[in-house]
Amino acid sequence: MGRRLSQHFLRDRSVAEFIVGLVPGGLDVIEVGPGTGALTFPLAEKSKTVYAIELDKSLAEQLRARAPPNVVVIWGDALQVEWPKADFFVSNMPYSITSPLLLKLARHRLPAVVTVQREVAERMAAVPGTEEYGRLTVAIQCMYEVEVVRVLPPRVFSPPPKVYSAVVTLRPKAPCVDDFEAFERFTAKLFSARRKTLRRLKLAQSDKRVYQLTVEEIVELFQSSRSI
Ligand SMILES: C[S@@+](CC[C@H](N)C(=O)[O-])C[C@H]1O[C@@H](n2cnc3c(N)ncnc32)[C@H](O)[C@@H]1O
Repeated sequence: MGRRLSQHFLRDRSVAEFIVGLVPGGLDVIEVGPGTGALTFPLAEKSKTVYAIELDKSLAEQLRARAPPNVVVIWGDALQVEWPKADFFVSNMPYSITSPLLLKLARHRLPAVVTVQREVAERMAAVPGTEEYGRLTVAIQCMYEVEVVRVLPPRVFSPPPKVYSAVVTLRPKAPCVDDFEAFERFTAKLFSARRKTLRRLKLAQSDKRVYQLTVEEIVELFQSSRSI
């Protein structure tokens, strides 16, 4: 159960304060996976409303009983439930669902502060031509300016996860395409052949390989694939 739900609770108050300090005050905020409320309580103090989406029923009930009135606890799977209208997104993400959760976040294009495995943070911020650069990078960088602001050692969580984590800020920018979902399908297919050249894939007369393409070059390929 603990593994599937990725339950690692923040036990270092100064880290919670650091993360919540990155969230502007007075907003409606979605928090995914509030757990025992390490972020929820300080967030509630500075926010208009916190919509806390928690899958673990008993944690959701305990939080509902203890939280101040501006916290709305939603018991459910953050991938399945419709997100309430909000201005900002915060999550110490359940690591078992990081990628689909980040993709759902990108579709909403909410400004965000997320804690993810360090390796995922590296993929989000990656540059073309590296091992880390891939479908997730392109989806996130299509929508956001990405900044890895702090690396967290396992000991700040209880129980400690096996990996280091990182706090990442996501600032929305003009989307790189109009139809993000079609773009996502295109990049998923493209990166399934990440080491192939464009010539080999019959996409262009170029020996550049998929993982070497910038986001702008991928957008150009996407647009020309749609105009055929
Ligand atoms: C890494 S813990 C973070 C807990 C808390 N925010 C903290 O920092 O101490 C992840 C939380 O997400 C919850 N969770 C796991 N899968 C979820 C899902 N699909 N939807 C919503 N919450 C989920 C877990 O029950 C757990 O409370």
